[in-house]
Amino acid sequence: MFVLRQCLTLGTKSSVRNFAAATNLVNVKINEDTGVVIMELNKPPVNSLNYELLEAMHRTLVKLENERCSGMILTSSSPNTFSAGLDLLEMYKPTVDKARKFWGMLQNTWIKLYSAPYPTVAAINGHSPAGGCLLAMSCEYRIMVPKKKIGLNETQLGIVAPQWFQDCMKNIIGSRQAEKALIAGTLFSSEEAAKIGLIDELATDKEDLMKKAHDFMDEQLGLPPLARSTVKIGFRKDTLNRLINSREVDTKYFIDFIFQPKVQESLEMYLQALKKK
Ligand SMILES: CCCC/C=C/CC(=O)SCCNC(=O)CCNC(=O)[C@H](O)C(C)(C)COP(=O)(O)OP(=O)(O)OC[C@H]1O[C@@H](n2cnc3c(N)ncnc32)[C@H](O)[C@@H]1OP(=O)(O)O
Repeated sequence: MFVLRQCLTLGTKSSVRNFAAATNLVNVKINEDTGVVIMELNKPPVNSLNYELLEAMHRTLVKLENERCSGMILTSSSPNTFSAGLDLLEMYKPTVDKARKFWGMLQNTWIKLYSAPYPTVAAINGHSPAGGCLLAMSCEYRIMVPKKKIGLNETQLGIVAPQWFQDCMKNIIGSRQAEKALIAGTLFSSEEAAKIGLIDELATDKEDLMKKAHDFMDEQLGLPPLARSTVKIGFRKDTLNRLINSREVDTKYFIDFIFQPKVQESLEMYLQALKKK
């Protein structure tokens, strides 16, 4: 039974409620017995990652780390989509300041999630393209419901997945598979993703998804936490440091890239196509 934990925060029971109400963009529930948190993205209809959602996630991740949460399951409240990736409206005709702020918050959120010392599982309850796939890949373990799509499809939109997105994929499915998938901008079905190891397990439905996520978490909680997190960070540090040491360059690349007229045209066409669906 999940309840809001009084000692997290997250602070007292009422401050947990305030925290949730202040943003409403992520629901945070904690199991008082195990300290495992379920973080549910809650920005209907498709959890597109705008500045506000990223900021809410980042704030939550900082608190979870400070309060020594024992594990985190990342999922979404949407019936069909885990996350539609970056909010295209953040990249379409922004001001430079807005684009810079947005990208900085994406970097912050990814760094916190990728380096979380506690075990992390993505319970992928729906489609997970582009930035949605990045979130899933940043967790340690991925379980997905059937017949949905996941992948880094940026190329198909006329944009390029940043190096750190690419690194995450390479770390999971290997260089050759990642190169092919990234060049083509492949969106894999859940079943294909399981075959190539982009996801670790297929679930039959949402209930089975959460059961499997808890099973993985239970296994992890049986391991000595310091040894566990030291090995995790050892594996991830090169990928993390590559971004941490070049954040400004990465931001400049993003801004220079999206302000190109051709890129703005592609984004406009893509947004129109999504609206016409
Ligand atoms: C150097 C540059 C690096 C840039 C890196 C970028 C990484 C990214 O993450 S780019 C974003 C890529 N995302 C996508 O390609 C996904 C686009 N969305 C979809 O394919 C579908 O929406 C879906 C499969 C996720 C869900 O399909 P469903 O049929 O359930 O919903 P829709 O009717 O398509 O959408 C509902 C609603 O939401 C709007 N929307 C969808 N995705 C986005 C998005 N990423 N950003 C902003 N808005 C989005 C869509 O237009 C609909 O809006 P309306 O209800 O107003 O029509």
